[in-house]
Amino acid sequence: MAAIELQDLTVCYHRHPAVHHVSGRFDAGSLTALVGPNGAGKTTLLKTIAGLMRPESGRVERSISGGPLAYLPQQAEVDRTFPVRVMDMVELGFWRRLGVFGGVSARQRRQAADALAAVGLSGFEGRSIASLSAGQFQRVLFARVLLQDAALILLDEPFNAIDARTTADLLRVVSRWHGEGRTVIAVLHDLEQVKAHFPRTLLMARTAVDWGETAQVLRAGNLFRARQMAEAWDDSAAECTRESAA
Ligand SMILES: Nc1ncnc2c1ncn2[C@@H]1O[C@H](COP(=O)(O)OP(=O)(O)OP(=O)(O)O)[C@@H](O)[C@H]1O
Repeated sequence: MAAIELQDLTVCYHRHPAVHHVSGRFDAGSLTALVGPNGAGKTTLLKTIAGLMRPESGRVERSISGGPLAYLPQQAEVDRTFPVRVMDMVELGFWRRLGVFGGVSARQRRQAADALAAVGLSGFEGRSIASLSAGQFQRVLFARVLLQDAALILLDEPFNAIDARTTADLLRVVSRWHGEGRTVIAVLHDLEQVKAHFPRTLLMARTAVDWGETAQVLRAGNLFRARQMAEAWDDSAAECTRESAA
C-alpha cells in the first residue's frame, strides 16, 4: 500500500522548477533515503510532501489512513534563541492531543521522560535549549518526534554536523520507527550510511534519476548521471509553466 504517491510532481520557486515531473510511491512502512547533489530539490520535495509548499503541477497523494506526520527541518532552519526548557520542547510532541487549554498528564510526562532517556538525554529536562550542543539539540528534536506518534516521519539532513556516536544513537531511533511500521523519508548525504541503514533510495537531480532498492539506485552510472545533471543546471532557465508539465 502506498503511504504517499507523487504524480508528475513539479514544484517551483518564483516559477523556476526545483523539482520537476517526479512520479512514484513511498510504500507504507518503507524507510527511504532521499539523496542527490546540492540543489537537487531534496528539501523542496520533503517540504512539499509535508504540505509546506504547493505543487506548481501534479499531486502528492497521502493515504487517508496515513495519520499525522512529523517533519524535522534542517537545524539551520530552527530558531532556538527563545527561552524554552528541554522538557517543554519535547512535550510539544503532544500538542495535537492536548487541545488549546489542555495540560500534560502525569502519564504523558512519564512518556516524555522515557523519550528523553531513549535519545540519551536523561537529566537534561530543565536545561534551556539555547545551551545545548548541535548534537544534543538534535536528540531533543528526535525525542519530540518519538512523542508525536506519527505514521509518516520526514527528516531533513538529520545527521548534518552531528558526531558519530550521536548519529549511531539516532540511527537506532530511525530503525525503531521503521520496525514499528512507520514510513520514514530522510534527506542524507553520506552514501555509506544510506547503504548500511536505508533499504530504499530516491536519487534526485531535480527530477528522479532512479528510485527503488538502495543497492540498485546507488550504482556508479546513476551517481555519474546525477552529477552531470547537476553541472548542467541553469538557475536562470526557462520558467516553469503548467502547460509544459501537462
Ligand atoms: N526559498 C527559495 N527561493 C528561491 N529558490 C530556492 C529557495 N529554496 C531553494 N531554492 C532553489 O531550489 C533549488 C533546489 O533547492 P533545495 O534546497 O530543494 O535542494 P537540496 O537538494 O535540498 O540541496 P542541498 O543538498 O544543498 O540542501 C536550488 O536551486 C535552490 O537554489
